[in-house]
Formats: sequence, C-alpha cells, structure tokens
Amino acid sequence: MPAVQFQNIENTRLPAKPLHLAIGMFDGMHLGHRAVIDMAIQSARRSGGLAGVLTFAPHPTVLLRPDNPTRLICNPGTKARLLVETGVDFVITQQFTPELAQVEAEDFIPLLLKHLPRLNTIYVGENWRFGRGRRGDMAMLVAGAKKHRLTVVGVSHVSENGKPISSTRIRACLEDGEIEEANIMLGYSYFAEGTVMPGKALGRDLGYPTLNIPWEPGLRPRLGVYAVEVSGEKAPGKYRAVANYGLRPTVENSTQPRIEAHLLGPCPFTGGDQIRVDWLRFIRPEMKFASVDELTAQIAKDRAKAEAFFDLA
Ligand SMILES: Cc1cc2nc3c(=O)[nH]c(=O)nc-3n(C[C@H](O)[C@H](O)[C@H](O)COP(=O)(O)O)c2cc1C
Ligand SMILES: Nc1ncnc2c1ncn2[C@@H]1O[C@H](COP(=O)(O)OP(=O)(O)O)[C@@H](O)[C@H]1O
Repeated sequence: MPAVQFQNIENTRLPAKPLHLAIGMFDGMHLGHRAVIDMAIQSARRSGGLAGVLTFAPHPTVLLRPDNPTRLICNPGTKARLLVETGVDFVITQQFTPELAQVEAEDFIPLLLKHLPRLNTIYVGENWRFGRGRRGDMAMLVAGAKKHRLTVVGVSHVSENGKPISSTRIRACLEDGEIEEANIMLGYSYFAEGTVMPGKALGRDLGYPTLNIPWEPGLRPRLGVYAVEVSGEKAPGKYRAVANYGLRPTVENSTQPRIEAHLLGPCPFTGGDQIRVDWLRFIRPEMKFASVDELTAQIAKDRAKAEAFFDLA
C-alpha cells in the first residue's frame, strides 16, 4: 500500500492504531534521515501500529530569515516521493505558518496529540530542535512526552568519514562539486528530473547532441561538467553520459541553469521525454571559451574523461 499523504495535521485521518511518527525537515533524505524513519517503520511493524512522517513546508527559515532562507537540496515534490518510497504508511506535510512558528516548545506535544490522539512514539534525530526560537531540545521532548505517556526515540547520528551526516554538509559538498561524497551521505545518487526541451540545435552541429533539461533547485550544485547516468520510462536501464550543468557562457550566457547530457552511446530519448539524470563525478568547472572550436575541443576531452570514469575508454 503506498503511503497516504495529508496536508496539515488537522486534516489527518488515520485508522485507530498506535502511531509511530518520525518528525523533521528531512531535506535531502540522507542516511541519517533514513535511520530515523526506518526506526519508526520497524517499531510500527513489530507492534501492529502505523508508521508515518511529519514534515514541514516551507522550510522555517523562509519565514524566520526571509533574506537568506536555507537553500534546499530537494524540491517539495522530490522529497514527498522519496518519503513515500521509504515504505511509511502516511506522510503529513505541515504548512509552516507564522502561527506555528509561535508555538512554544511546551505546547508542541499537546498540539500533536490534539490532532493525532493515537500518537504512541516520536522518532527524531538526537539534535532535533523545535518550538518558538528552537527552544525545545531532546530533554524537553522527553519530559513533555512522559507527561502524556508517549515514548521518544532520539536516533543517534549516522557518521561518514568520522563526522555526523547532515543536510548542511551535503549542501557544502554539492556546492563544491564533491558529488561522490554527497552521494555517500545521501545513500543514493544526487539526481535531477525534467522534460527534455529543445535547445538551439547547436549540439548536433558541434558533433555532441545533448538532452537538455532545466534544473534550478534551491541549492544549486557547482556549475560544471559531470559524468552522469540518464534514465527514463521510455527505455529501460541507465545510459552513461557526460553532462554540462551551467549557463553556457560561451554561446549564450543564460541566467537559467540547465543540464545538457551527451550520451556516450546510442540515445533512446528525445524532446518531450521525461528523464532523470544521476550525478556521479565532477569533471571540471564550466568555462567561457574564446571560440566554439575551443569549446568543442574541450568537450572531446570531457567525453574521454567520462569514458575513463565508466571504464569504457
Ligand atoms: C560535455 C559538455 C561540456 C560543456 N562545457 C561548456 C563550457 O565549459 N562552457 C560553455 O559555455 N558551454 C559548455 N557546454 C554547453 C555548450 O555550449 C552547449 O551544449 C552547446 O552550445 C549546444 O547547445 P544546444 O543544446 O542549445 O544546441 C558544454 C556542453 C557539453 C555537452
Ligand atoms: N548521444 C546522444 N546524446 C544525447 N542526445 C542524442 C544523442 N544522439 C542523438 N541524440 C538526439 O539529439 C537530440 C539533441 O540534439 P541537439 O543538436 O543537441 O539539439 P537540441 O539541443 O537543439 O535539441 C536529442 O533530443 C536526442 O534525441
């Protein structure tokens, strides 16, 4: 059964079973997030309860720090899908309103219980903060839960390279082009999705036809050339490719970043197809070339690097 999705806790209608609820922003859905959610799923399965996620949109910083909100790894649609794919029974997306931002930490559990009376256990990462001014911490959550006979499970950090995995660390990696380290922490390959759009048909003339998709996530990964894999419903499997993610300063200097993927072998996709691009390795930063000939010569080298990465050379 795919997860049932609800907008806001007051609209949540669930069967009368004990609820095991993982709470958080879960931006990126990295290995640490998955550990929290998996804990909720396992407990619910063991005890005949229901496992779910409570997450928030927009990110609280959109309201609290509008001049510099947190730039998100996942757009809301992608996050919702990744959440559903974890195997939870339900996902609640709670609108983060000015009123919610004013709720005191002490009032948070009573608010949950008002709308989720069968709440049994709350699962959070051990450093999770909540309530007005982020005053609520693990100790307050445990104290509040005790009063209402709830259980709180604080899931300890999952580490990579001796340091806790966090969305902040993954953002820094993506901005620096450290895609392999980002992918290790995510537990899957960073990916982009979109509908193939027509370009200026220059790619074919250059000898490097490309599948182009616009890609403008909150958190913009480093502009440059990457080894990627392209997939889509139209054709099974993954297609190795070399892609530029950028603004194309040599030919147009756009303000809208785009992924242009040149497949290393035959290409089953065309304009209008829905594709997914998995990012695997950063090859070089995007550059402005003095001529299209220089760009073309560089693309030949990029292609060779991608082939070497895939061990095809
Ligand atoms: C592997 C690869 C690397 C690229 N690197 C750059 C680059 O460094 N600078 C740049 O301005 N454009 C770069 N491009 C983008 C080309 O300018 C663009 O693909 C070409 O002009 C075709 O455009 P079209 O798809 O609109 O026809 C790159 C494209 C590919 C496929
Ligand atoms: N190896 C390949 N990689 C990407 N696209 C390819 C490849 N071979 C053929 N194509 C086709 O070429 C088209 C892109 O050609 P291109 O000249 O870049 O034009 P445009 O970017 O204007 O669509 C793609 O839609 C795809 O169907």
